[in-house]
Amino acid sequence: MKIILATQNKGKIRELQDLLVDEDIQVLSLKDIEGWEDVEENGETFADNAMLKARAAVEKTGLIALADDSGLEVDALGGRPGVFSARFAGEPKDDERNNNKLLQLLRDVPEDKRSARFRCALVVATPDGREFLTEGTVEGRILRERRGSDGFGYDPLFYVPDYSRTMAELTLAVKNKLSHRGQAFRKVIPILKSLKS
Ligand SMILES: O=c1[nH]c(=O)c2ncn([C@@H]3O[C@H](COP(=O)(O)OP(=O)(O)OP(=O)(O)O)[C@@H](O)[C@H]3O)c2[nH]1
Ligand SMILES: [Mg+2]
Repeated sequence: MKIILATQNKGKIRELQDLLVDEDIQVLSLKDIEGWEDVEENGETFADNAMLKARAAVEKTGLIALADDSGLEVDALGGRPGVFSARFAGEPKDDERNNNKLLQLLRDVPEDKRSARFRCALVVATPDGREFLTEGTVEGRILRERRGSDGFGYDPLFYVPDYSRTMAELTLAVKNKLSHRGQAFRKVIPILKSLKS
C-alpha cells in the first residue's frame, strides 16, 4: 500500500513518518511530487482545512492521502491563533516570528492564565471518494521564554505539565506518544488497515 502525506511541513513529515514506520505502507509526501501548488487553506476549522488538503492531494496523485491540519489555541487570546497558526505573524510563514508575536501578546498575562492546547485534525481521503476524520488535542501552557530545540512551530514555548518539559525538550518518540498529532494518528491506523484489505 502506498499513501501520500498531504503536507509540505518538514516537522509534520518527520513525525508522521516515524509513526508509520512499523506499518507496511510506502509513504510519499508532497515534497516528492513535482509541480505541487499549495491549496488555499480557507476553511473555518482544522477539519475543513485537512479535508481540502487531502482531497487536493488525491486529485493530484491518485493515491490515498493523509492530511494534517493543526494549530495552537491560546485561551487568553480567545483561541487564537487557531487555524491561522502557521501564518500568525504574516506571510511567509515563519516559526520564529510566530513565537515572538505570541510572547509579545502574552507579555502581561499571568502564569495561571497562560493555558493553551494543540489541536490536530487528520483526514484520510481515497481515490474512490471516501473520507475519514480523526482528531487529537494536548493541553499545556505558554512559557515566557523558549526551551529546547527539537520539534517545530511553537514547541519551544509549549510546556506540558505531565512531562515537566516543553514539546521541544521531548524526543520525537515521546512527543509522538502524547501529542495532538500522535493521538489523532493512532485512530487513523485501523482506518488504513481497513483500506488495505
Ligand atoms: O509547536 C508546534 N508543534 C506542533 O506539533 C504543531 N502542529 C502544528 N503546529 C502549528 O500549527 C501550524 C500548522 O498549520 P498547517 O496545519 O496549515 O500546517 P503547515 O502550513 O505548516 O503545513 P501544511 O501541512 O499545510 O503543508 C504549524 O505551522 C505550527 O505553527 C504546531 N506547532
Ligand atoms: Mg498550511
